[in-house]
Amino acid sequence: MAVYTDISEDELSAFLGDYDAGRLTSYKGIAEGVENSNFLLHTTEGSFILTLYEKRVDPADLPFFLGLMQHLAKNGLSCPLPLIRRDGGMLGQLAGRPAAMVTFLEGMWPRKPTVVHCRETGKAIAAMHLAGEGFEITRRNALSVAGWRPLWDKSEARVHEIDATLRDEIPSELAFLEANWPKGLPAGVIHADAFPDNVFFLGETFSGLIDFYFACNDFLAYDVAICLNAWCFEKDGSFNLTKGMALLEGYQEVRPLSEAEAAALPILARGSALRFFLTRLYDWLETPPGALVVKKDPLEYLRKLRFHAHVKSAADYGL
Ligand SMILES: Nc1ncnc2c1ncn2[C@@H]1O[C@H](COP(=O)(O)OP(=O)(O)OP(=O)(O)O)[C@@H](O)[C@H]1O
Ligand SMILES: N[C@@H](CCO)C(=O)O
Repeated sequence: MAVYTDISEDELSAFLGDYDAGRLTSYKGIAEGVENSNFLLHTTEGSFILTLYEKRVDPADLPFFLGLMQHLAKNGLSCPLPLIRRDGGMLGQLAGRPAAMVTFLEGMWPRKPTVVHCRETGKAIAAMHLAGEGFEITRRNALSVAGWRPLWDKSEARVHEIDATLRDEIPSELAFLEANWPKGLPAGVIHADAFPDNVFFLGETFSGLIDFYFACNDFLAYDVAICLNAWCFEKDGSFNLTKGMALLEGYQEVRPLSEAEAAALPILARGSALRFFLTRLYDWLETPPGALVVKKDPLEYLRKLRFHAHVKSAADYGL
């Protein structure tokens, strides 16, 4: 579920009064998502998404996230556009939480990603990288290589609940990645969480990117590596080379990778697999039994990590 904070019709109507977005006709909570409370609103002017930012989002980051969506939309990327309030800002308060409204995006995320979805996602991520140029606010990636060891330290004592051999394997992965992490690759604003549930399509036609709440400044090729992990493995754990090829071709149609970026893909993909393993492991161990959120399987990312550790070059991903 992702409605942590309930709102009343009266509160919501008062909140809407701060916008030029019409009068409320109906609203409902959206069950999907785990980070924030989201509501779908219908007003006399159209449909909107209202997000109440919950405790995992640092309010200091909100100008970056909202400003980024505005910058990307202005530069032609299809993504939610934050609505401007009568006071000129994008952020308000509702039920004691920071809150913002964005435009509603038509489409659905693909439950069974196809080769075409992978190609379109490659193109969309490259388009986002280009559209992000010139965005003036920056946000460090707290979940890049320097952030992984502290995350591991929080879970290490209980990792045997999942697999006791990880006590040795993960520290040696961390040491390898810390010693070999690339330097000086082309950098910019990345999405950092472009999983299938954050990429909308109408059929197989890309309709928009959502959920920029992990976006940050980092190597552009790291975003490509995240997508290879999120889009190109099958349920049985095998890497689908045709999907990898399509995703990379789609990306390069819009923004060609440099030789250095291509050479770094295996280590970036390995690091990205460790990143999602570690956040999922933390959530797995910390989420109380009976909580309504669906926990994501850390072992899926452990298998991906092991796959990347044996990759020789980006040709193994279809480049
Ligand atoms: N602009 C939008 N247009 C249409 N639907 C949206 C929009 N923004 C969010 N949604 C819907 O709300 C759901 C949850 O949104 P989102 O993924 O941003 O939630 P979250 O809790 O912040 O994220 P996470 O995926 O990290 O748990 C989406 O799956 C989608 O159905
Ligand atoms: N996409 C992340 C969750 C954070 O949005 C994962 O699958 O682990």
